[in-house]
Amino acid sequence: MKTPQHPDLGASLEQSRSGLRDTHRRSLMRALFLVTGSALVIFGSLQIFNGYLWLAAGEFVASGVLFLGVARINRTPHLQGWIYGYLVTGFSFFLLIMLVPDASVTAFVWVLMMPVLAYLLLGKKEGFFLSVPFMVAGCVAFYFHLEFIANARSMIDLLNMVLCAVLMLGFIHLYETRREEAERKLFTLAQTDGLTGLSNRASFQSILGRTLAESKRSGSGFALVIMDIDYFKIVNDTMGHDAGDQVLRDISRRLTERLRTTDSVGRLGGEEFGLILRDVKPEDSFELMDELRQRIADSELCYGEAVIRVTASFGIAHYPDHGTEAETLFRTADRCLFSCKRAGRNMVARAGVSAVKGSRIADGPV
Ligand SMILES: Nc1nc2c(ncn2[C@@H]2O[C@H](COP(=O)(O)OP(=O)(O)OP(=O)(O)O)[C@@H](O)[C@H]2O)c(=O)[nH]1
Repeated sequence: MKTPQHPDLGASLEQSRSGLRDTHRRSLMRALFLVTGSALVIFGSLQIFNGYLWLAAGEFVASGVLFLGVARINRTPHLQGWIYGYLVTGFSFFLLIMLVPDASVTAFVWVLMMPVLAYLLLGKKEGFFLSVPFMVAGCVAFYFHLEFIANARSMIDLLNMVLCAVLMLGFIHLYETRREEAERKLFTLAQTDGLTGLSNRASFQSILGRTLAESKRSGSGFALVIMDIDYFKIVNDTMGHDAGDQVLRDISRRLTERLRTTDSVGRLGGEEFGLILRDVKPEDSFELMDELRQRIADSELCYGEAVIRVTASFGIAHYPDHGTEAETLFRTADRCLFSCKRAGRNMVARAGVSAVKGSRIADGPV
């Protein structure tokens, strides 16, 4: 069975794998630029009093760049570049202040902040590979700061530092792993119809939006089909809701079985389904849907002792022949479907062509 892809889900998961979403990463970067830029002005001024003029100059220059970042980060197309630039420079700077001969012991707390920032801004994989080397370097710098391990006290200090760093990395790694899993589940739930496993209406509409944009760029056509099971209410009323649900699942399976992996299927609601057939000629889509109609009409679903048979009607609209916007295509396909229902059901109708039921021809919409 070929299951049509859900590009929406894929795009969202890509985002969820790189830490926070783009909008949140931009907000976080802006806040970080503001806080670190302001802090560097204060630190730079204090370094002048300490006599480290070169360090003060570096801090003032860095704060200038950070304030520039505040103004640009919301619009830049190079967000990842800014993030790497900020983290690599920031982490290198932390290392530098740890290596200053009479560095304050508080400078080393930044080692613990490294995985938090890297994981939030880059996600699990890139965050791990960026933060670990800097954390190791920070711990080594701390070892030298303690002037090697001269006594039990410095051994305790070093162990405290290493243990905290390892635990911090472990916790944030675990947290990010769980967050990614939870977000993946949430996306699947938000985009999938729970009964059939197909894309739900909202997800189908966004797939249609993307298909339209792609087709406008490439000049290729596609077909939008709306399919509705005939007299479905009777199945529910005579066999029960559970039997109705089974019919819906069975029809969904038949739809996805017959279509190509590049095509998309969604449940639009109730007993109505939407199909997007990519790179297909109008006459081919008509034939394909008529074959599908026949398959459904010929199939039998065993429900306990009973055998359920249903038929379905199909309305087809083509891009660009019958519309270049989603709304127009939906409306046209819907009108075709309605003409099938009016003409007796178990039919396929394409805009401008008659509805067909086996050998019987009924009037289709224009
Ligand atoms: N079992 C089940 N039934 C559903 C579900 N969603 C909607 N329905 C039922 O689908 C039926 C749709 O009935 P109608 O809109 O009258 O359509 P129909 O009986 O198929 O008639 P036509 O479309 O005109 O051929 C209603 O009985 C709904 O309760 C569902 O998820 N499961």
